[in-house]
Amino acid sequence: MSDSKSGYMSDQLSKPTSIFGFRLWVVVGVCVGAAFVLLLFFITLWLATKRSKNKSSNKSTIPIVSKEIQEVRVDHVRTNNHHHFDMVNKQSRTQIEADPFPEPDPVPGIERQALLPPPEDESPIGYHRINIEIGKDHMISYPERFVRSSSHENGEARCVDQVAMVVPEVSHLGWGHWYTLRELEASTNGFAAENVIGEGGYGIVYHGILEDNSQVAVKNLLNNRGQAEREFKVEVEAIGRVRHKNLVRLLGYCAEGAHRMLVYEYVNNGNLEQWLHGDVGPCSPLTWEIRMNIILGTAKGLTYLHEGLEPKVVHRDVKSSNILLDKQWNPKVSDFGLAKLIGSESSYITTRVMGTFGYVAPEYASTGMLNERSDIYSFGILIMEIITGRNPVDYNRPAEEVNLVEWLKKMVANRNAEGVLDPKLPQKPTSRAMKRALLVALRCVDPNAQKRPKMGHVVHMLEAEESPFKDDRRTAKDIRNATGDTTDNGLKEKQLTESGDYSGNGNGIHTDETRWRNQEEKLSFV
Ligand SMILES: Nc1ncnc2c1ncn2[C@@H]1O[C@H](COP(=O)(O)OP(=O)(O)OP(=O)(O)O)[C@@H](O)[C@H]1O
Repeated sequence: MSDSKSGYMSDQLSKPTSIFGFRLWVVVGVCVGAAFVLLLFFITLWLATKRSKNKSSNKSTIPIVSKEIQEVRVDHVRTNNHHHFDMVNKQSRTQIEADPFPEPDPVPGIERQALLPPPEDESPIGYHRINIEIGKDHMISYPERFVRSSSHENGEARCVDQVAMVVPEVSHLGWGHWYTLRELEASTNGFAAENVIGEGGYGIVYHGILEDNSQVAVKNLLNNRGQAEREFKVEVEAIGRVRHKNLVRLLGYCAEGAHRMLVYEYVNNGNLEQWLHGDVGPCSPLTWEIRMNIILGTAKGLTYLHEGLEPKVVHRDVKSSNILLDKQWNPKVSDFGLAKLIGSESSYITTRVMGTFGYVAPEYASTGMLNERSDIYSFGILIMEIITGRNPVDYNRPAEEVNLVEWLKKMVANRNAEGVLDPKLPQKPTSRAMKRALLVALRCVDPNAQKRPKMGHVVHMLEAEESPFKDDRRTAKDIRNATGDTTDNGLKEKQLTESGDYSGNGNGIHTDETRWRNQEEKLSFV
């Protein structure tokens, strides 16, 4: 019976059909195969749409930063209540390694959520501790608080960790505010294009208004093959604790995931480069007095970096676009991204010369030898730029005028010092004032780095009124006031010598007096 049934089936399947005379089993086989392929196709299509939907819902308004910047370590700490949370929180400020519940180091770059196994005890509040190495000897740490919400589905308890809020904390460095990404995003309208105030080699700068209505400048560091991370570390270390009225103050920072941002006080009147070389019409608003005030303020800021801190800070990129101005034309030196911390009396040899074309000291460019005297050279170029309104290197000028230093030296040698003045100056200065400024500039760009005056001495020379020597025997307090130092810096302040020379070495004000007097006399013949 079954034999006859199967014989009947195979007869039927072997019958030719009307489709090209194919047998029925061939047609059925092809149909089943086609249905299977179609099914596979639809499944792939569905998966692809689901993925792209996920991607677009995750899209943030923050500019993409490469994941090359990674957290160094994330510890998972469990705590039972707010009180405990605060306690551990305080503890971590002073004693980072005292982690009561240490976890093995995770693989860097793994998503934070994935680093957190479901806890055995169901405490409602916990935090992730994130440690980031800053420089050689420092580590900053901050806790990120999260709330666990439990959902019960099909009788099974599932634990979902949600980062509910990020609690800013004073860092291990003991200064500054740890801003959350959300906070900075809100302050800059989601990092809107309209909020962009500048763009440098290391990132975009946004104007932001914080919740308390204070204005800030937020520099979102791009990750340029590790350069952004280096800049972040250097900048945080170098100026984190520095307070000076002529230095742009770093208020805090944000380091969340791969994002690195620096938050500065906002300086509201653009940068010096814009005012010197921008379109200001035939008459510049920068009078001679304003220009001298900018030079003096900048010199005071640099003096503080070179001579008031230990280790000293060499800026490495002194130039007009790094001098920010407020509405009263007070200068503030910014952009310490290239700064180098150097122990006193020492130099640093670098294989990568950094800085800006036209401002870099010859010995630094040719040998990589870096100390504060390279900043002094750049400062001399800056004075020349301010007096003349010319760029340090300008290929739009005749060949003999392309290089500002060479041209200016030639003009002075040809007794045409007045010819170097910016034609946009509303009023010419007195001959004596002009010569003094020129002399300081020329001394700062001395090809022999050892002959350049120290920054504190430059301040002294610029401040001297009728006689540059009438007030040489100033006290340490006077110098401190003169440089506008409002103290409260974290780096150790140096002891000042009685003469007011920060350096305390033989190259002080008194030994230089005669040289300065002679030079000024020489210049008076020009
Ligand atoms: N604190 C601030 N307040 C107001 N404007 C700022 C502030 N910091 C920077 N800016 C503006 O953003 C611009 C870019 O600054 P940034 O320091 O990133 O680059 P830069 O110095 O111009 O270039 P680079 O870093 O490549 O040498 C500045 O020239 C300035 O106009």
